[in-house]
Amino acid sequence: MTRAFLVVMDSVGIGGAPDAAEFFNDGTPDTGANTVLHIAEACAAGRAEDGRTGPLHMPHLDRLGLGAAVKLACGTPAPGLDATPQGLWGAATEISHGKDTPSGHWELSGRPVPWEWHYFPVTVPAFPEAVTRAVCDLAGTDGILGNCHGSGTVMLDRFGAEHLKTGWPICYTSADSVFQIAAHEEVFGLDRLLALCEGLAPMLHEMRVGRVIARPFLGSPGAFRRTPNRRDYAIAPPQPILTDWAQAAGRHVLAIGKIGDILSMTGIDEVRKGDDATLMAHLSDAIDSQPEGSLTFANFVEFDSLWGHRRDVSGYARALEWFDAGIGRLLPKLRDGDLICLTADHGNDPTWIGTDHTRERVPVLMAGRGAGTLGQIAFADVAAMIADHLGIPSSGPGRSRP
Ligand SMILES: O=P(O)(O)O[C@H]1O[C@H](CO)[C@@H](O)[C@H]1O
Ligand SMILES: [Mn+2]
Ligand SMILES: [Mn+2]
Repeated sequence: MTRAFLVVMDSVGIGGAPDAAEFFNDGTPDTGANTVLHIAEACAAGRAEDGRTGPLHMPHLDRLGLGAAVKLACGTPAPGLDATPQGLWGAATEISHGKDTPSGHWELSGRPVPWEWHYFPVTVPAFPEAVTRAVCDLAGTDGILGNCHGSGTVMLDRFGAEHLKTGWPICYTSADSVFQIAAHEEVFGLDRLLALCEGLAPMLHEMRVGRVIARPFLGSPGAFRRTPNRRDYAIAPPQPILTDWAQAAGRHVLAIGKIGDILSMTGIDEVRKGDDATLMAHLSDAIDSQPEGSLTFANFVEFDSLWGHRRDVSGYARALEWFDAGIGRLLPKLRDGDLICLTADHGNDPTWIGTDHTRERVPVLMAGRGAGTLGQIAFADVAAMIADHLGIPSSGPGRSRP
């Protein structure tokens, strides 16, 4: 028997997406966006010196093939990432018409998104009257705040104080198919916010809006901070996907981080959550204790939520270096027959204009399946390869290789 660990580094893209011109940040196409390359270039040029220093240091992922994958994806070598790969490595291209987390994860799980997402217009108000009314009815308020596109932390700066006065929920969206509601955990109430989002989700899913996201926060004006109690209410993915295949074959499926939310708990037996440091401990424990034949599917979100959307290059570089060191400690613990696959769901280039995700290819780095290159592959091939490794039947467009 064998085990598989599929680890998504949220937003760690490597550029080169052939359809990047069809995706935008503040009206500018994503052509040329490249999360890892641009961070590595900034580090090498001394432009990412906050809390860290020098060239981007990711020896473990680079040895698996990260630098080689960047070069394959976009044609440009990333400074500091020049190791000769010892893992099985490639660059994956997404076909779903979305550069968000569900699109990426579903396609990595074997199913490209089979429908067009609904996006809200870049207008004020951004939301149709019926949606605003539904929020007011569910929340018991006379109105909502925001009703526009925005970045979460900026939304708190703009509307947090008014929220404390009026009690009205702060509603906003982004370039993704999302409806986000920020509310103060103590003043508005966490349970009330979660009930509001859960109650609203069916209406928005009906409209093909991918997710309703609860964004609770604490603190007072000038010092608001978001809490880890974020909750995503996502449309159920097209099925069956990798987790269904594993469950149907009687395998234990462990979700680490927000995978359970992203997949609407499809095919998942057990969930472990926390901040990324806690998730690294969960992943370590999973390597120590998950049963033979099991699938562990993890998402590390802080690259994206703390640094990518905030366009913080030093912060993103620190997160990459922290993650690399953590994975470096886990790799020696893998047993014979274990496969670990490190990949990503989209890009979020912190050097780019705007605050939204960027359309990019992603790295696929594997240990436990020999050495060599996978070349250019599809997102869905990741699921097919994991299924192949676990020895379980798969379906959908993905193809196992080599
Ligand atoms: O700016 P914040 O609130 O972090 O929101 C971001 O998080 C959403 C979901 O990941 C994205 O669509 C983007 O809008
Ligand atoms: Mn994501
Ligand atoms: Mn994001």
